[in-house]
Amino acid sequence: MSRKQKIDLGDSSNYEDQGRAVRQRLDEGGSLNRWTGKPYSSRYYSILDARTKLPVYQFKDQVLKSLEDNQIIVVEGETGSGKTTQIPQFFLDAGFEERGVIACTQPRRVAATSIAARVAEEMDVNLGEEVGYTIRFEDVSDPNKTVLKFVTDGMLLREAMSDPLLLRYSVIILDEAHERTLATDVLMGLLQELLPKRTKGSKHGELKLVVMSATLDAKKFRDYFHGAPLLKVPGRTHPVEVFYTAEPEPNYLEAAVRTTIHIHQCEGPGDILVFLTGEQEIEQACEEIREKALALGQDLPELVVYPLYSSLPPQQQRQIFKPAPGPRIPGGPSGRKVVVSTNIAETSLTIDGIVYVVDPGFSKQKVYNPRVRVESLLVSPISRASARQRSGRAGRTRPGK
Ligand SMILES: Nc1ncnc2c1ncn2[C@@H]1O[C@H](COP(=O)(O)OP(=O)(O)OP(=O)(O)O)[C@@H](O)[C@H]1O
Repeated sequence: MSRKQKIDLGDSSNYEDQGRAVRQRLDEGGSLNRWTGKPYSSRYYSILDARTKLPVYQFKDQVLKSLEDNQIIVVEGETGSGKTTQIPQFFLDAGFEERGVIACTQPRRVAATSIAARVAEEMDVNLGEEVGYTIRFEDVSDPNKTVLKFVTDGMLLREAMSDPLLLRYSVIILDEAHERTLATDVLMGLLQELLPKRTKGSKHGELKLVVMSATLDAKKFRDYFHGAPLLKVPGRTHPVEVFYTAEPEPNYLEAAVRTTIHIHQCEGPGDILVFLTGEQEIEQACEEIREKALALGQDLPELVVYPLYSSLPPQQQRQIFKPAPGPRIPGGPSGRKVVVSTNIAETSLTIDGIVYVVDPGFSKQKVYNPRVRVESLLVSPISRASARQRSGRAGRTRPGK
């Protein structure tokens, strides 16, 4: 199959059948990867099976038809529905890359890099070739080869300053728009002005825009873009049970550490993600969890603890994706990984193996005090939408709590 050849998925609305049909056709064609021309790996097929079961897969035709008919669409997808990893690939299946690069923005660096790595794996290509990412100080893409690029919203904004018509691109996907980061909001304003200059039949070709958001805010974006069609993608893949403390905890840091240790002692296998508000708190919690786990002795499986906050260097941030340690003795229970993070792990991230999420319900938020005209970061209770996003970090690759 040539690199540019499209895979025709036919009209069937049953995408599990379609997944099978795609594989069958690929097998008939000698199982050659559309991008590399090499045979697909067995890993590719096992991921393809999981991908076709994601809720968003049933909306593939609808998303493509809608984008073909409109310049702008808004997609409202529940957490874990598969919108970030799958929708950009739908556009590749439909051949949009022939008109220009497809860019998908992410508010956070760690999300841009990890999603690019995942999508490269799903497409069975090397990261930095057909699929790449650009974050501040790090560009892992090839100007001659990359067809799908994950970028932080800030980097795309910078690019828009030197190339105001974003001529390299055929589709811009603004993901996690509900987070309302400054860069995404400014990009939305820029794109609203830019899109009339890049319509169908215009000198530079059409630029399409897809705004993707979690539930709640999607209607606002539709109104902002003058009634662009809104597509709703329901459902997450696996169930997540939610438990609450009987009473509010006077010290949430101490309670989060205690709960983590309790899970380690009493619950079945699976990694733990704990949300706290900032670097100092996170380092303190990591230290306390390590000490307490050590004091429990060698009878329990090994516990490794990783911090995650935005000022950590990217290399250290990526440690959270390392698998949990193996058993202490051959045949014994596997070790467990704990990630203690700020809200940078709240959206977009899939950390394979996370089964338990501990959420005290606080984050640092920018608050403007008009009396003294100063903006400061204050520890404040999170919104219900954030709590939903946090619980959605479990239940992504298996049921969660
Ligand atoms: N690195 C990964 N390892 C294993 N599975 C993954 C990985 N990345 C994604 N997945 C699978 O794909 C599913 C969809 O991920 P995706 O990031 O596309 O969801 P989403 O709809 O954008 O959710 P959110 O808005 O919460 O980020 C996950 O729930 C998980 O099952």
